[in-house]
Amino acid sequence: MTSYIKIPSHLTPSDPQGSELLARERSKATFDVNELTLALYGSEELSRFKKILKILESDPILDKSNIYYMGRTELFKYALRKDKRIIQLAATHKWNVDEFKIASRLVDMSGPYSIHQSMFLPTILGQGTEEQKRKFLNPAIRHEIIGCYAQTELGHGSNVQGLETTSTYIPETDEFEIHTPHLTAAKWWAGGLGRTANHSVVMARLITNGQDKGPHPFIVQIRDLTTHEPLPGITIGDIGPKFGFNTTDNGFMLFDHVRIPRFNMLSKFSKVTKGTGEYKNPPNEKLSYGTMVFVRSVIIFNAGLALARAATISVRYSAVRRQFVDKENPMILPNGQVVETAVLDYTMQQYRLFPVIAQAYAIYFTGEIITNLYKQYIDQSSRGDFSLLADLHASTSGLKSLTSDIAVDSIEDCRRSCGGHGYSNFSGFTRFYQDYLPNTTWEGDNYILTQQTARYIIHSKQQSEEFSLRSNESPTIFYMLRYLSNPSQKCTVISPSDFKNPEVQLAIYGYRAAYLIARAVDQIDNHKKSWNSMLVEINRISRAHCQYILVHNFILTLQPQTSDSMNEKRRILHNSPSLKTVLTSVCNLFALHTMEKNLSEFLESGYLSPKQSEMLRVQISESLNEIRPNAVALVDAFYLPDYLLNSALGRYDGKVYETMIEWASKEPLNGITLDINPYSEKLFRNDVKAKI
Ligand SMILES: CC/C=C\C/C=C\C/C=C\C/C=C\C/C=C\C/C=C\C=C\C(=O)SCCNC(=O)CCNC(=O)[C@H](O)C(C)(C)COP(=O)(O)OP(=O)(O)OC[C@H]1O[C@@H](n2cnc3c(N)ncnc32)[C@H](O)[C@@H]1OP(=O)(O)O
Ligand SMILES: Cc1cc2nc3c(=O)[nH]c(=O)nc-3n(C[C@H](O)[C@H](O)[C@H](O)COP(=O)(O)OP(=O)(O)OC[C@H]3O[C@@H](n4cnc5c(N)ncnc54)[C@H](O)[C@@H]3O)c2cc1C
Repeated sequence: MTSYIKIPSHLTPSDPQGSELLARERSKATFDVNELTLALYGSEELSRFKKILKILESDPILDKSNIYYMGRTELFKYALRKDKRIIQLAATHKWNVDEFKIASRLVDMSGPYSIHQSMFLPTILGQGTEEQKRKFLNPAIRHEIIGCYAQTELGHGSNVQGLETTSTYIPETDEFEIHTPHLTAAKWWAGGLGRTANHSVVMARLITNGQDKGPHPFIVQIRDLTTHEPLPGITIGDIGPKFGFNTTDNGFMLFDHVRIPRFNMLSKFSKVTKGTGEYKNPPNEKLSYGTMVFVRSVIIFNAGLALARAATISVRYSAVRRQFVDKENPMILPNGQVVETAVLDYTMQQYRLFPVIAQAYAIYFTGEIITNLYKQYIDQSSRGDFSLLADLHASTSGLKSLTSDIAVDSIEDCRRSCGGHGYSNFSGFTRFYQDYLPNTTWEGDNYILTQQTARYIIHSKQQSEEFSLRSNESPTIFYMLRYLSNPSQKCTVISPSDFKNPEVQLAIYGYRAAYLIARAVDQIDNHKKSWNSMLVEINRISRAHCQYILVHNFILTLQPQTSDSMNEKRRILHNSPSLKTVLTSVCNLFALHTMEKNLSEFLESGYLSPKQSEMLRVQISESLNEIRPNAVALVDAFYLPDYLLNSALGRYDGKVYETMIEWASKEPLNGITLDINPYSEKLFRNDVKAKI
């Protein structure tokens, strides 16, 4: 890339250099970073990751050095080019789905084909018959057709039952007629629809024999495969600039009585019979919402990765960044020189950043567990057993909401922890934050989703006689029985270190959740409170329940398991006392810091006393001290390469200042000759200064 300013090459940052500071941090670690990386990824995934990274880093089309200077149209073209390139590389190197996902994650830019891969393919896979898969899935996998997922409309997104687009069965021709009856029925937001897709999953109300059967998925070809023009009766466009996610062409679409064959209704679960139009009910009414359950489970896992990324940038930068000399405890170099203190040594910075490391690990482990639960559900449902669906829907809804909220808040906290440089695009936070942000809205607004979780739990409590039976089918709510059966118990903590006991932590979280649930049920059942009047409480219930799950899963991950049930990753962890020790500190910090952030609810439940809450704060400070020597190593273990981070602040080698000035010298604004005479008619001369 072109530099427009020549930077004097003899200047280096004042000592100590960033690389030296990070090396000192790394030498303090009490555990083997490579071992922890292996325990997170497993050897097979790690070696695939390294192999793919090497290919991407050296590919000129996937070079990221210019992207901070691009505007929307240029960025979109770049995104299309890189999407095409990944597909070509996948073919050349014969990548499977997992390898393709690794490459997409590393290239890290939503693009015109993103929703094809994340929603169009999974919808056909999950909702199509074998015949439909042959017709649509195979060409879609080969990218001969490109699809999008058009569910949301201008007037409705959350209320799926309120969608207005219709798909009416016409027995005479054995077709469906897709139609937009009102402006509010215009499809809106679908990623890839604006300029790219030639097919779409369209969620439309199925009308047959005059009866409205509610929203169902249909495959509709929307553009000509040769001219790429919208097909007759279909109006399509890009919805315009957005807060972020501008590398994807989110679109709108209107249908004017568009006919499609009956075959195009995705019919794995419900069908319309040829000629008679008879409707065959699905085994569970919500199976057509299956793609949302899948994507929510992915969002949970991705929240852990987003937190790991934010923590990596801010922790590394805070180890390099120095401000003021801490007079009581100065930073002294091996040569005896007193230097300014690394901002990572300020306890306030630790209190802001170390919990983010802990959140990343906590959510990563729950992400893995939810991914496995989803696989288990898919396995059971292929044999006609849908018993896990209600629990899976409840837990993915609440966890998607909680984890993406945590990630959004923490990314911004991490950005601010980088001071002024955090505001520069070179921090690596700007597009990352903007593109992450819609995770709190898409696939279900985070506040609305908590109602799904709370409703499931409240129903379970209301049916408490059969609750113990149902809890067998509901692996995520069995804990409540224990606390509901003994509501007057008190927390046993008598000294700060008692808070490190996992049993104590689970009891505190369990009582608080059970208390909130019991109180809400009392309000609804005995005081006839309306659902709407209870929405704030309902949100609290879902969060309390999901925080319990996160703590529970982290503790479970660290507990010894029978070797049969242990996979390679867990075996590495359990065979290494140093890994277990450091992750136990991380787990404690997650449990205790989350408790402190929600202290009023724990106190209100009566289970925790004000005296104990003081001890809690003492123990949190102790946990921060435990983590301090390992902070950089804990983020290094996430193994997020510079190629992904694209951050001057979070570089592995600590060369923050050298990179900041080098990247600034490439700002094209520095290459424009300006006429700053206010009386001159000429504003800019387009000639560019001599290139260096
Ligand atoms: C082959 C693969 C190759 C590569 C893969 C590559 C990448 C990986 C994949 C993913 C990447 C990850 C992230 C990014 C990807 C995509 C994001 C980008 C774009 C975003 C797209 C979108 O946003 S699409 C639109 C999404 N829209 C929504 O989420 C709408 C939200 N609203 C709803 O879901 C529902 O309407 C509601 C849940 C809010 C309310 O439901 P409703 O039916 O209207 O009414 P209720 O009366 O409340 O519910 C009735 C009962 O049904 C139960 N229920 C509801 N929903 C479900 C469900 N989904 N599953 C099961 N059960 C459900 C509900 O609990 C009620 O049950 P009762 O027992 O109480 O009756
Ligand atoms: C970047 C991006 C990409 C997207 N991609 C796609 C895509 O590819 N395909 C697609 O189909 N959709 C897509 N969407 C749409 C997305 O799924 C919806 O915007 C989302 O589900 C929220 O629905 P809504 O916009 O109708 O919000 P609304 O429901 O209108 O929410 C507005 C406010 O009302 C509140 N609210 C609404 N109902 C209730 C209630 N019952 N109780 C309490 N509060 C309530 C909400 O909490 C929120 O604060 C995308 C959205 C974005 C931002």
